[in-house]
Amino acid sequence: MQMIKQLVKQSWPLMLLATATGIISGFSGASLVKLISDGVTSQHASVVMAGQFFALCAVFLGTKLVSEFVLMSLTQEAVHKIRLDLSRKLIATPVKKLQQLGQPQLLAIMTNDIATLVQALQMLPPAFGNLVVITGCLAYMFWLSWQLALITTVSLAAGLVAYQLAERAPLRHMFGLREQMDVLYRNFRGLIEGSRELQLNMARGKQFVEQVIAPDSLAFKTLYLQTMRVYALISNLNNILFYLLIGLLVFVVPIWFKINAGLLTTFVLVLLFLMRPINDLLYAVPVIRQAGFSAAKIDQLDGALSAGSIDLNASAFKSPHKRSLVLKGIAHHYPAPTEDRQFMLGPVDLCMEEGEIIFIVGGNGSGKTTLAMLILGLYEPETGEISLNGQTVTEQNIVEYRQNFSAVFADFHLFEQLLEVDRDGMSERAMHYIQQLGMAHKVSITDGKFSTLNLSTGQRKRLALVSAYLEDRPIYLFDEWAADQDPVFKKIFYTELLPDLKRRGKTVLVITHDDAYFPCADRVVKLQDGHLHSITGKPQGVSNVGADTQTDHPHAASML
Ligand SMILES: Nc1ncnc2c1ncn2[C@@H]1O[C@H](COP(=O)(O)OP(=O)(O)OP(=O)(O)O)[C@@H](O)[C@H]1O
Repeated sequence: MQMIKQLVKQSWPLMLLATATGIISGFSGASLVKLISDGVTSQHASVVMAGQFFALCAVFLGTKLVSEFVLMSLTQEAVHKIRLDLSRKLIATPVKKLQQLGQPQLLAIMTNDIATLVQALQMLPPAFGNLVVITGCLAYMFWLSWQLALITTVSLAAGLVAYQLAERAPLRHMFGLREQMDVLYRNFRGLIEGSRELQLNMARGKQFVEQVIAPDSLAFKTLYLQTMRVYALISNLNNILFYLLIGLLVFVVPIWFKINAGLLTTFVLVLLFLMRPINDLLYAVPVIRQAGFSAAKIDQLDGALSAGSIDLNASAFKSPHKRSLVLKGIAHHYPAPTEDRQFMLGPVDLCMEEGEIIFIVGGNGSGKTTLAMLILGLYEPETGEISLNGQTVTEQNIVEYRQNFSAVFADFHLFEQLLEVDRDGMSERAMHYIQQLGMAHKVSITDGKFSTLNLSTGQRKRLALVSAYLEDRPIYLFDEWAADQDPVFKKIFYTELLPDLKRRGKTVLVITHDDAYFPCADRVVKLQDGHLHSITGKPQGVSNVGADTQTDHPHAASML
């Protein structure tokens, strides 16, 4: 895996330390076996031997621990780096691309695959230690008797080749297992997100569990058993191979050669000692294989995501003149091969100025949100261009361009943490806005976080508005913000918040269906089937707007 290779390259002194201590521990393990067999076979075990034995135990323990600790921190560092790297890349990847990759797949990789990789990486240090012990023991065996050691090595090698051949079939299933995991994640997402609907209609819930989840889960189980049964079988056959090898050495080989009984005992002792490290290694193989597929998925995602830096050129798009945001002939379509007619937005021409409030209106599916995504720079137009303060938006400056906006989407996400809480009394300002939006009895700011997010949708949307306000960006976009608000806050939003933003020179785009408040806009832009059909200027009589709603809110006159 690319990132792990890179880490090994960067941390080679530590790798060297881990390898050296691993090798020492392996040889001290093998020497322990030698000492034990010497002690067992010699008539007079000496005090020196006892001293050597305890000293070797200490060296074995110490070096094994150092080797495993170092490898453990290296592998965990690798995982930590992968997590951060993927997270950084995720926020730098175009939203469209993320939508194509799909939320369940992204979640499966960020959680399941990384966890599988962690599990395998945790096995690597002991696996490496075992490998060294096995090598040390084999070297000791060659030192004792090259003939017996050769028989042992050839038998072990034959076992290894047989293992690899037998492993081919389950290895093929392993790939299917990983793919099936994506299907399960998609189902679980439906189950969790649709839990209310499923509970209301138990027939549908039963159908979802029995006819969607059950067959997919069963397919996973069948494939898993097919795969792991073969692994269990070949691991146990390899175990038996060990006993067969011992039987060969004890009962068959002495028929051909004359072997010293002490030598044979030592060999058998070493072989019995080797059983555990070899078994552990075999047990680690399927986990490491699974991790191979997970690593491939992580690599695949890593390749699909954009390399991105979070450092921005703060001066980009700054201009001493009045702000202007211009859309010139921008168009966008969604590839939807299954639909009768593809939706096409545009070409759209629109010019927005500093201190201007523009309402974007239109029926469901007319393209309002799509247009908003284009304006925000979250979708890239297929044709036409966008310019801000006379500077054209390009692939190179689109990240800086986005930093001019603050948005509350219709399906907004409310972050618990506030940004830069300690800057310029941010916390106090946040509390001020919370109070003004009638939320002070419910929420406070603790340790730079909202004290609770367990609120109604409308209340959480008010907090999302507080976050947007604190960002203090030049251009604001609200997608159906007022839709979940009661009449009092609806009125405050249109008649006080928006004018306040306007006064502060912000450009404000509001996607809305509230025709009673259309007069609050400087311009109303109407979208119909992806086309801008009518643009109206500010109607007269703005001051009477929202007269249908009585405001008794105590702060209504002193908003923000
Ligand atoms: N991710 C997508 N993939 C394919 N088609 C999409 C996608 N998102 C939206 N569409 C299509 O684009 C059209 C415009 O959608 P959009 O969300 O922009 O409409 P809208 O005016 O915001 O609607 P609403 O008022 O219901 O929110 C719709 O016909 C929809 O089918």
